[in-house]
Amino acid sequence: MHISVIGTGYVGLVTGAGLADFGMKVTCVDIDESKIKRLKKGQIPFYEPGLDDLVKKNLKAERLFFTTDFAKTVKNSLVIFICVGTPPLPDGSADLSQIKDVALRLAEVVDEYKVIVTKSTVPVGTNRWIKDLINQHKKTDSAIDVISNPEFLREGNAVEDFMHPDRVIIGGESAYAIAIIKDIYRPLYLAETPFIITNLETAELIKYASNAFLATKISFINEIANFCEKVGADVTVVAQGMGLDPRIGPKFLNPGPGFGGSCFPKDVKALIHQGRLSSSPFKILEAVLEVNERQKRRVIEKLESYLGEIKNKTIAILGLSFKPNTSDVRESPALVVVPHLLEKGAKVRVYDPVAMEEFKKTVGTLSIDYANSPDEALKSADAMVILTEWNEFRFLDLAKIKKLMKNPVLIDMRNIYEPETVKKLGFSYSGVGRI
Ligand SMILES: NC(=O)C1=CN([C@@H]2O[C@H](COP(=O)(O)OP(=O)(O)OC[C@H]3O[C@@H](n4cnc5c(N)ncnc54)[C@H](O)[C@@H]3O)[C@@H](O)[C@H]2O)C=CC1
Ligand SMILES: O=C(O)[C@H]1O[C@H](OP(=O)(O)OP(=O)(O)OC[C@H]2O[C@@H](n3ccc(=O)[nH]c3=O)[C@H](O)[C@@H]2O)[C@H](O)[C@@H](O)[C@@H]1O
Repeated sequence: MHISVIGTGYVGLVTGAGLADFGMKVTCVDIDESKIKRLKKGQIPFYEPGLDDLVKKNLKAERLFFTTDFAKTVKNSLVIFICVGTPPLPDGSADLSQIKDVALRLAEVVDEYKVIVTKSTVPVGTNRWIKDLINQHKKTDSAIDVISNPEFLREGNAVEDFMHPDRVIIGGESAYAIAIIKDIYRPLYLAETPFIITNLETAELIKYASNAFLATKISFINEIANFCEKVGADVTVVAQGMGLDPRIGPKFLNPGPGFGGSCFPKDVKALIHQGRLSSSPFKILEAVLEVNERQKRRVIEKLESYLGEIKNKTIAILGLSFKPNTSDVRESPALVVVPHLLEKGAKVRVYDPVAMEEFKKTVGTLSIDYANSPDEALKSADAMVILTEWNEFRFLDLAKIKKLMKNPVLIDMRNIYEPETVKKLGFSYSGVGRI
């Protein structure tokens, strides 16, 4: 069976390479010519552990192909996975222009039965709209079916998540199309991965409800952490104690500088927007976003509590990506913290093992020093702030760093150090939710 994957972002590339690895012939299409040129040589445009090898292996096996030729690829495929972006618009709603563009291009070229599968995260009702749009504009009377098959991979762990998902969600109306998609995922089915077969709207909402719930868990623990600081409790032990209750679970209870990334903020906003339109407001989710914005600014409060005025102080920021093992800086807390420090007149030095280029591209001409190592960032600094829990930050030689820094202040927004150990070395230390 030949498959097309439209869009070569995280989801498109992992889906394309993953399905090729299941034994399918997969062609990935993008409108970005330079990206496709590089992908043909096996060059991945972002950092994602394991993806490089998976793409190269399947390119070599001639199961995975890259092209900009949309029409030819779609004509040769029975199944088309839509994996384009659905970024937020200023009002919080999802921008469906990439989806609409793909649907209209599909309408131009479908000339026999096709199964159109939406992997992009799209508001409830979008798959039905896609089907209507294609049917209204198609040039032949060939039938199409539309399937909602949301993706749950995490950046930094994307290949593993695709190959071993917790569940596969298939929403649709045609038993025939559902059977085709189930067959594509046969290796997962055989590995006893739970499959949920449901209608389009339910499948679409499972995705939003999952991301919104996880974001809620994070804002909840961030508020508990802030309270811990007031009353002298240790949030890491509170979270451990809560997490042992299987109804709560231990995961996603790590406080930090606020959640970021291309999905939680945008998906929570989009669900809030859709709730408002449907007169079914999501009060909890509005608070989740508000708490998250406040959390990003906690860094500044902590710095001011140690340094007084930040003006002319040198602040070393370790970690720019929104989480470790990715070069993605979309909605990263660093994008709020760094400009805020600059506004307050601080000198900012930053270091990240892989996200410096992306950060530079995103912030443009801000006056920031980009260091080549943690030591270079920390030399003569008045404070260090850990924003991302990269493994290399867990094993810093703090005794040496204390001598390098002008002022040994450590603001550990990921709680990767033990407060007592760090304080014994002579640092002023502040984690999140433990003093
Ligand atoms: N990034 C992630 O970890 C996850 C993302 N998602 C969802 O998956 C979708 C895609 O996300 P990303 O992969 O991060 O997207 P992205 O924005 O990084 O990449 C989208 C790609 O689609 C291409 N594209 C746009 N219009 C096109 C067209 N008409 N024809 C062909 N290619 C076109 C763009 O050039 C770009 O390469 C979004 O809806 C997102 O919410 C879901 C789960 C995880
Ligand atoms: O829809 C999506 O795109 C994806 O969104 C998230 O994946 P991702 O954004 O890659 O990263 P996460 O590991 O979920 O982390 C998101 C943010 O929450 C923060 N976080 C996470 C967990 C935690 O305990 N505390 C915390 O602050 C992270 O630092 C990061 O900024 C979901 O985990 C995926 O299941 C989903 O497919």
